[in-house]
Amino acid sequence: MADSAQTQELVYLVTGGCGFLGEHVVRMLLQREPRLRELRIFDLHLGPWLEELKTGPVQVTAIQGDVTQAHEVAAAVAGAHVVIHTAGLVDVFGKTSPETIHEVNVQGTQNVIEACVQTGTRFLIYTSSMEVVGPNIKGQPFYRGNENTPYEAVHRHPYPCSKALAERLVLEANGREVLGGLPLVTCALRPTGIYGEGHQIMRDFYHQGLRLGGRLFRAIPASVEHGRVYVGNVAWMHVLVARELEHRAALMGGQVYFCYDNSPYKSYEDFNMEFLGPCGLRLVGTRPLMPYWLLVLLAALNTLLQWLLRPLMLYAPLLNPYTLAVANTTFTVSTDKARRHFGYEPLFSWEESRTRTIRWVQTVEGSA
Ligand SMILES: NC(=O)C1=CN([C@@H]2O[C@H](COP(=O)(O)OP(=O)(O)OC[C@H]3O[C@@H](n4cnc5c(N)ncnc54)[C@H](O)[C@@H]3O)[C@@H](O)[C@H]2O)C=CC1
Ligand SMILES: C[C@H](CCCC(C)(C)O)[C@H]1CC[C@H]2[C@@H]3[C@H](O)CC4=CC(=O)CC[C@]4(C)[C@H]3CC[C@]12C
Repeated sequence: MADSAQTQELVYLVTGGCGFLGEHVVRMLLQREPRLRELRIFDLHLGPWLEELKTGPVQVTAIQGDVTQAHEVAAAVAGAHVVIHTAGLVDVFGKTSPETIHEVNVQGTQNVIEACVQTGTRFLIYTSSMEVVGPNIKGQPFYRGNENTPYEAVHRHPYPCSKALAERLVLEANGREVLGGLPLVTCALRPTGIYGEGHQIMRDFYHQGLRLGGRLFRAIPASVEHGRVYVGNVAWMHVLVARELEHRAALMGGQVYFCYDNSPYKSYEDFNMEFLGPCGLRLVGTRPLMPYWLLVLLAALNTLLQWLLRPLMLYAPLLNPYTLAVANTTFTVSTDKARRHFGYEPLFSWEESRTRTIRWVQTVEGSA
């Protein structure tokens, strides 16, 4: 990468570049990586917004492709200096089969690694997830933990299983020889629950609240804290890692970093109200309105209904045993590893992240 850096001729590839996080990474790269010559955006579904990016000084190449197809991935990776692999199937609601989740998240990641090795790309950043650590199936809390905090990471659900396997593949690939004889340098970023402009679940909660006459009903105790991070800061961390990976390969190669910022520790529902409140919604109840056992029962019932209705329709509500367990288990991180290793500081303050997200929810309202 050294030659290219001197002539400001870097080629980046972002897989999943049209997703919620991917779009922010793409826009952040265009704003904050002056050495960029070409930005390739690889996604199963290309967004119309890509067109507006094509008029700028950086060559923006949109590639419609599937990470499960090794030849498509190799063609997109060839000649890239850095790959940011955010593409993935984020499904904790049972919309897709476990096999498909594995194929996209694990086999897709293996294809990206092999493409780097075969074509000589040296720097690979993988978007992992806090779910690789937990919450685990025992519902044990992870309170203000960091990358070294001991925790029994035991998963059964296809999504965290796939992210954990893929992350391991990426970390184990660090140091592999790529075409040309140099070593591959990899690292993995583990965001907690991401929020911000484009967040589908926030949109769902907002619409649910509107349907219920401007109210949402508390289901989870306010004392259960959930780690959240603003999408702009997650994107910024990806951009910084990509920039620093070459110069700090010995320190950063093969490492994992939680993605964090100054967003407050709150329950999932109270945190969402930071945005939905100013948009006119109210969270009813200082304590959960339903006993927990009833929620467990409803979640189990939803699983049964999903299975029974599968031949007729897709029934995939927000509440299922897995989402209930995640929402009901404290999982918060407190770490400075990213600051120590590559100088990360959040680009957006909590106030700015909040304002931007509220403004976005208001536009969702306008279009609803
Ligand atoms: N949303 C969240 O709270 C968190 C997300 N993550 C991770 O961040 C990454 C991005 O997630 P989001 O932006 O939230 O999801 P998203 O669903 O908005 O974006 C994923 C993108 O990957 C693309 N994609 C899916 N299958 C593909 C395939 N076979 N080939 C090519 N592209 C494909 C989709 O079209 C989509 O544009 C994922 O890897 C996810 O596991 C990690 C932690 C939290
Ligand atoms: C949908 C859940 C909230 C509904 C709970 C109910 C029905 C009782 O009101 C969400 C609670 C926590 C979310 C997950 C968490 O933020 C961590 C994640 C990380 C990822 O990598 C992917 C997404 C997710 C699993 C996220 C999904 C929605 C929740 C389970």
